[in-house]
Amino acid sequence: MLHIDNLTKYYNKKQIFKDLTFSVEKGEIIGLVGENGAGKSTLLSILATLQTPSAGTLTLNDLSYDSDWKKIRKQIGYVPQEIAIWDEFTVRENMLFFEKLSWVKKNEEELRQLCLEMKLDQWNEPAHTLSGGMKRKLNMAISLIHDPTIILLDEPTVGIDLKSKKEIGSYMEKQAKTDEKTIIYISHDMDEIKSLCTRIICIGQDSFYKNLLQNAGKNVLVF
Ligand SMILES: Nc1ncnc2c1ncn2[C@@H]1O[C@H](COP(=O)(O)OP(=O)(O)OP(=O)(O)O)[C@@H](O)[C@H]1O
Repeated sequence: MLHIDNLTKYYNKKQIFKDLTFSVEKGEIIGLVGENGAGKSTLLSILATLQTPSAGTLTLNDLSYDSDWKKIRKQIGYVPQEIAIWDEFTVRENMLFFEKLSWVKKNEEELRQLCLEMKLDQWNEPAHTLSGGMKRKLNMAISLIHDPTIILLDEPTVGIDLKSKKEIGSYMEKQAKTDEKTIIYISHDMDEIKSLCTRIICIGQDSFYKNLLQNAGKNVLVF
């Protein structure tokens, strides 16, 4: 489904990563781990078509990132670390606003169900009154309005309580298992990574994460 071949990224002359080669199949949950500054967010934003690599090729469902990026973008749901919602709008108004920008149309009930599946039920509450965890859920729900086939999440569960973490985790599992979505997500929470991921990609020089996860019997690709 997603093929990454010899992907290399430099910022100016600084090499961030080199020759990443791996493939990801439908329905997989891939964890992206590594020390701070290893290049995880950079990789995710390249996969989201928001940055270009310095070398290497990428294809999604046989579409090339070089020539078909507009079509590829329609298949991608990207949730950056920063929460991007309208604070003064209610959850409902946020969902209706972003639905207007979406190429897949959904009615109000479908949008509400999307939030409820994530256990976000404050439909008529202004976003600024939501907890950090609920804001993250809203951020995620917005990025899924257009029914992406691949979901890229940059630390979706950072700084939120265990209950919300579990709810987001269950939602991700459902998306992968039932709806055959592919999920690639960054986390520093190794318990969560161990329990959710089918495979793990570890980037950076530090072997701490690699050893920890391999000792736990996980399938780890190291770059
Ligand atoms: N736009 C940019 N221009 C120059 N250097 C950048 C840019 N964005 C990121 N970097 C550098 O690239 C390296 C990788 O950054 P990145 O944010 O991808 O790492 P990360 O693994 O996601 O880190 P963290 O775990 O801290 O979020 C860092 O050294 C960072 O300073």
